[in-house]
Amino acid sequence: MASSHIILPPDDDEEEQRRRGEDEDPWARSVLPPLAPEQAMKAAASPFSATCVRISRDSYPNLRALRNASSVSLSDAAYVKISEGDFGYILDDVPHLVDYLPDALTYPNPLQDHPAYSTVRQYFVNEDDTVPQKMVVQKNSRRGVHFRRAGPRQRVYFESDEVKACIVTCGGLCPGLNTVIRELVCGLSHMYNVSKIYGIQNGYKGFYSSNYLTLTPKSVDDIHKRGGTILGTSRGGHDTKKIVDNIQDRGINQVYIIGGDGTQKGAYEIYKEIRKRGLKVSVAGVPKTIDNDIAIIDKSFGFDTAVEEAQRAIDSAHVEACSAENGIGLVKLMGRYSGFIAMYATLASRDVDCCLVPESPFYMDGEGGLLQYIEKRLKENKHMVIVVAEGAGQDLIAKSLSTSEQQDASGNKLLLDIGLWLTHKIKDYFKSKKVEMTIKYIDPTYMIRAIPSNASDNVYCTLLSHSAIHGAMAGYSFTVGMVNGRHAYIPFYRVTSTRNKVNITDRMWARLLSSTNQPSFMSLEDIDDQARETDRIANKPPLPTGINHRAANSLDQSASSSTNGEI
Ligand SMILES: Nc1ncnc2c1ncn2[C@@H]1O[C@H](COP(=O)(O)OP(=O)(O)OP(=O)(O)O)[C@@H](O)[C@H]1O
Ligand SMILES: O=P(O)(O)OC[C@H]1O[C@](O)(CO)[C@@H](O)[C@@H]1O
Ligand SMILES: [Mg+2]
Repeated sequence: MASSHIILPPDDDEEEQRRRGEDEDPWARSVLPPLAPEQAMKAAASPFSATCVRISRDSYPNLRALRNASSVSLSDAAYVKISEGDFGYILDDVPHLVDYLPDALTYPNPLQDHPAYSTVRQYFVNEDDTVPQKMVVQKNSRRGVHFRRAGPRQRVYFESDEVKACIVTCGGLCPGLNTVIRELVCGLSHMYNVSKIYGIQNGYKGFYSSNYLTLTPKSVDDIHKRGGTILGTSRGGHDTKKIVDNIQDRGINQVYIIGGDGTQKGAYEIYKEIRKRGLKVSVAGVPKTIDNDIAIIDKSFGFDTAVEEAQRAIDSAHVEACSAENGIGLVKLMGRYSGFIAMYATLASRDVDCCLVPESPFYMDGEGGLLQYIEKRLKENKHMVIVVAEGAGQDLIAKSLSTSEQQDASGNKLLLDIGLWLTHKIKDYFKSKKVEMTIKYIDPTYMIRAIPSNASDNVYCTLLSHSAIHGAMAGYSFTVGMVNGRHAYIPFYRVTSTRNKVNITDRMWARLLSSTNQPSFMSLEDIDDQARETDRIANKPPLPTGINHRAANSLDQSASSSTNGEI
């Protein structure tokens, strides 16, 4: 299968576009800096070739759809590497060293002589293996978008003693950071005999402002039992030029970057600069976010641990609520733009009567509002538990407090305390009605993200780290992640161009509503609007006017607008 950096619409498509008076699509014409002719010949002969192909009229709508779905910007388009196969198969590939270093040498993978791994039949991944982005298909579905499967390759692009690897952690804390650091160090050392591994201190700024720490399997031996990150982390401080200057000066050739959406954007910038300078360096992103808001991947590491720990806070809130007359327990959980922790913690607990997330707007007063629901629930049950994600209801607080928006060092909006605000609002409401009640507000957010990862997250972190190492050794640059249960190498632009959000028009949110019995706070028109928006992002054809989401769903039982694995 040929792969392509250059995506050109077929001539007749252009003709047709012109006839129809449509603008030419500039994205389709974007090109990478051209290789010299003899380099292009070599690159074309490589299995990771960066050759120019013309794509068929059939697949062009697919590529356009891919672009629309993932909001690829024009500047990103130059780095997009897409190829097509039969029946609408598309490979959204990750960059490789030979894209710009066609003379790069390969070596046999040292794992073939490793006493543990050499016994495994078919240990190496077939170079053509890919992982589908969408699992649920119908008989006549196109095969759709795929990502390159992660795993060890038969040949690698680095000799063991040539590797100089570094690891950095950025953004907020998350359970499992230390496990990933440990497994990167131990994996590089034990699987690939790499001995030069460095830790960058306190996030991106540590590349140019701190000493690099030497990491060995011994020095990281028991760090997975501790929360936080032994390397330190920070927000802000990303200076691409200074970072790459230091990578270049110190001869680093594998960069492992652990962090959330902002961090992966930073990793992409670093990759682009490395490529511009023609350096033989692999960049491997390991996505980290307690909010589980990274696009494409099934789930981020530490998320299970966070949901489990949140149960302890919800249990305490329940005990407090049950032990008072008209008792309310209110728990705030993390989730800046995405309410996954709140949703899963609610679904797991079964004691929660109301869950508020940023994706589902709500209102306080009047018919169908939150206060009316609380009053009703207290009448029925004499107690209630509310879980609120920190990003929920920010518009309501901003309106009532009229504060100016503030940002952290990375440019993220600083949130106002929804838990505290709700506590006051609820108290005031019952006071005005002369109803006795007690509310206890629990904010366990930093306690949740500071703990070590649980057993299942530890295994997940280990596998992610190993996949990252195999990919970097094989010369790829990517974000690693699990897609439909399989590890894959995902292009940076795919994980940074959208954010994973709770889909309030899919079955998971419906399950939550039916378990809490809370109102949806939405009109049927709102629900249709949300569904249309979700379908637009998922690049599904718009519903015909006059057909609402519920009607369409009953026509098409298999319809799923979920971004990550609705069951
Ligand atoms: N668009 C960007 N380009 C380059 N670097 C960025 C970009 N956005 C953020 N960064 C850098 O990435 C690092 C982490 O970003 P941020 O603080 O937003 O955390 P995050 O990785 O998104 O993790 P979290 O899940 O905690 O939000 C910071 O050092 C920041 O400077
Ligand atoms: O207080 P900090 O360290 O900026 O982190 C808070 C943010 O970090 C996150 O946990 C994401 O990592 C968000 O949920 C939260 O808003
Ligand atoms: Mg972020």
